[in-house]
Amino acid sequence: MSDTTVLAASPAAAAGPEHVETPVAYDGILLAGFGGPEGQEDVIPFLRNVTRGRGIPDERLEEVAHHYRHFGGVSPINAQNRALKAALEAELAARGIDLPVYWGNRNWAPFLEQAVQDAAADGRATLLAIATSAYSSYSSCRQYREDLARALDAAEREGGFAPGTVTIDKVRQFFDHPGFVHAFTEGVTTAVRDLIGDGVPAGRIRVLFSTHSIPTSDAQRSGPRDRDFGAGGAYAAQHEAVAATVMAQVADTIPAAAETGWELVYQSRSGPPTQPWLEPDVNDVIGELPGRGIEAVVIVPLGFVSDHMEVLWDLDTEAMEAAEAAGIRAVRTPTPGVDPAFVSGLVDLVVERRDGTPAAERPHLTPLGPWFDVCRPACCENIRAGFKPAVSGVLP
Ligand SMILES: CC1=C(CCC(=O)O)c2cc3nc(cc4[nH]c(cc5[nH]c(cc1n2)c(C)c5CCC(=O)O)c(CCC(=O)O)c4C)C(CCC(=O)O)=C3C
Ligand SMILES: [Fe+2]
Repeated sequence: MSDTTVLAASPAAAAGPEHVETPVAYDGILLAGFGGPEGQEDVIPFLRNVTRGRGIPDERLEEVAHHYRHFGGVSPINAQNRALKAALEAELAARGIDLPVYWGNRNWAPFLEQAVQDAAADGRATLLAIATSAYSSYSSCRQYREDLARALDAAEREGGFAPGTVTIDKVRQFFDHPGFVHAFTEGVTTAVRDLIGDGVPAGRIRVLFSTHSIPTSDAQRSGPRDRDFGAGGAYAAQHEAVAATVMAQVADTIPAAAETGWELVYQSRSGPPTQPWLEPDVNDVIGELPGRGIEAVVIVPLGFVSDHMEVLWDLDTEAMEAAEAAGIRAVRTPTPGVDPAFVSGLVDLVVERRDGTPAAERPHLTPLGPWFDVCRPACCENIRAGFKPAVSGVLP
């Protein structure tokens, strides 16, 4: 399948360089998750899928398997996506919107391939995808679009659907949508209020907004190529902008929080030590906080949609241990999960895309938004992975 056929199959294929696409009568929603193992025997096959195409030996995969092994080989992520699917269905029904939700994952069962085939078999062929990933980068945007293209290709080959009969678009990156940001602001507000109530001065609290580290080469290529977002690309710029918004909202409710300092930190680094990834690491920063006079740290999982393994292990286990070793109090705030504001925000994103709502009317909390409906040429490209077909993009 060539890139041209995939893109031509999309209702958005005629897109110009505008932010907003023309209305499309979608007949189904495709919830695209990361996927996670559901038992010890799933762990290595799951990790082979995550690292597919990179030829990493099983012995090396076993080294990164330890946090899954620790939790019985089960990631909570699939249960969280089942709950999100049910919450979306309830919200759609409450609003009288007749769109079934199909759920599939990039890396583990139920797979996106099956979800696309199920939708097509039900006669739902004009699909709008929602990925459980809010920001721009190869791993958080383009890789979902590539895996959706692969699923579409499989549906055509295995399900016998003629090319072009099934199409997939994707809602815009929602990092600064109020529905996504809501749970973070609530969490930081509660944490800061409680700490101040316990006698910790606002100026001795530090808020660490944590997100997944990525190779700096991916970060520099995140977002559209023709705009300059600074050293960390659109990925870092989006996180910085959302974090600043959250802190401003917190200070609106708790004026003393204007004295509370914050910064963006990174977690879950992998890859060879020779390859530069975004820094600083959350645990390194926590270790330095006592020396800066900090008594309590608020850890905000800003890069994540639910309390999956990257949150349970890297933050609730490792970062909490780092805080204990540093002798400071630590609170980890909630992810959006099935927060009603998040769920209704996702439905709002579906409706605005279906209706072609003008950009000026689209909710967004940072000057970077509202993000593009359709990715620009070369958006979030990955020079390590090379070129792969992707849905919901425009050709150069
Ligand atoms: C930006 C980003 C997000 C956020 C966006 C989003 O949410 O999609 C994210 C989410 C997640 N990452 C996850 C798990 C893993 N990520 C890995 C590896 C990698 N992630 C990367 C980036 C990201 N990852 C990168 C650049 C790599 C290096 C390998 C490569 O170059 O591609 C590996 C391989 C082992 C290792 O290398 O550590 C695993 C097992 C899980 C599932 C958790 C669960 O099971 O509950 C989730 C939600
Ligand atoms: Fe990851």
